[in-house]
Amino acid sequence: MSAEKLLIVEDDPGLQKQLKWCFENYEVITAEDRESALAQVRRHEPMVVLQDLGLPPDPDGIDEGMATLSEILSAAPGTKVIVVTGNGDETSAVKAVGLGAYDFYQKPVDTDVLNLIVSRAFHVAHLERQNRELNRAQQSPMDGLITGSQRMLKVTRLIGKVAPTNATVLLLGETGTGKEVLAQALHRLSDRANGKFVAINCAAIPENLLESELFGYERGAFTGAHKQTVGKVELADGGTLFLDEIGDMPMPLQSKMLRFLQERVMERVGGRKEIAVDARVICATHQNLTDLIRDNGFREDLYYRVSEVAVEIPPLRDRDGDAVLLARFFLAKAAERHGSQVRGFTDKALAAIAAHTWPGNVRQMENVINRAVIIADEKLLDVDDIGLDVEDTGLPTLNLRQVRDEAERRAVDAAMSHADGNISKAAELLGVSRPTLYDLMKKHGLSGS
Ligand SMILES: Nc1ncnc2c1ncn2[C@@H]1O[C@H](COP(=O)(O)OP(=O)(O)OP(=O)(O)O)[C@@H](O)[C@H]1O
Repeated sequence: MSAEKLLIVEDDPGLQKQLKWCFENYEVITAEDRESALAQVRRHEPMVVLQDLGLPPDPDGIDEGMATLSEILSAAPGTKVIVVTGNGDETSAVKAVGLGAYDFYQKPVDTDVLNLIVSRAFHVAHLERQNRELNRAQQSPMDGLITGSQRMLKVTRLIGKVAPTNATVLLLGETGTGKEVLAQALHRLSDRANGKFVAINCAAIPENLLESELFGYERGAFTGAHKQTVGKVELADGGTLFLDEIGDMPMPLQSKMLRFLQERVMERVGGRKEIAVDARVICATHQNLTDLIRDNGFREDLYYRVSEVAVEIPPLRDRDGDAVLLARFFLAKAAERHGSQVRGFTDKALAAIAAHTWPGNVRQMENVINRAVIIADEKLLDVDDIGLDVEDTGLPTLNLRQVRDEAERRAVDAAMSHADGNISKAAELLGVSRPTLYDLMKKHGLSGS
């Protein structure tokens, strides 16, 4: 597996070699002066840097070393830089820490101690990164919904808008895209939040049982109906009824549901009394209801009733940056749940996650990462652990322009989400002017709202 990257900035070739041996558990990158150090930081983005303070052209002073430290930290502020100073030179060490160095170490080198400091620095860097990711996730407009993609944020804004109304909402999206998560969010954001959220999956219940599950039954309504039983619709009184996979509802039941939606009354199976129920209805399906209507599998009038507001949920592969964001989120969650030492992904694994098409969407991702965390032997999950083949991802077939274009689109999308749609802020984050950002958004078909 590819290991964590450690950059060693040291101008003495002998010491550089010795340090390289001492850190063979890491992927060691080396540099011998300020310029090469910065080039390596930009290229490899190491989490930890071990840097000599005496660098050419000032190998006996500290000025060049301090300048290198400052520039590394301004290029990559999250980097943990450990400075190595001459024996007894505590003043310089303290000055370096004041400038933002993570820690210092005095020569001569004791490889065991240095290994310990470096390993602790990686640990802290990982924790900080995880923390940043989770903070970002928690800023998500809806609890339990992790996203940074513009398309999903648009969906969440729409959900926020329709939540306080009583409109019947139809959530459309592939399996595992988070339809139920969004339905729950809609309920929580509505005036019915104190009422119940009652979910029923129309595809999971045998046709002959679905009616009594939904509407309940009176005693003696059918063989085995020993006592009066309340159905899901009645249970949702004062709250929200979530009808998942509405496309799988049998035709006769569709008529009964239509009546309920029109008149807000229902009868239990075997009952004659009309019961008024005040439930807000949210439906979801992965099917194309228009096709079903054409094939006489779904009532057109019911379709119009349930789709007062229809919300299309994009599949995971169309949510820029979300695959990696979710993978890190599920890794942290699974590691905590299973008390695992796993703390991140290799670069290759992240590239494979980003490029995979995830046909089972977020649910598939959660399962894959959970399983990988359970079986992993190393601290970083690699492509083999997550069972994704880099060859399958399409990565090698991309040409450089495509890769650059894709990276540019992701950066613009990420900056826009980070800036909450504020163009000036996003332009500043990207280091471009507002007109340039407008051009980039136009080029990549990203909208500013
Ligand atoms: N954006 C998200 N952030 C975090 N977890 C999510 C997100 N979207 C979905 N999940 C999780 O993924 C799993 C599947 O989500 P959910 O059940 O809402 O999908 P669904 O579209 O209703 O699936 P289906 O069509 O199969 O019923 C759940 O465990 C859910 O908590």
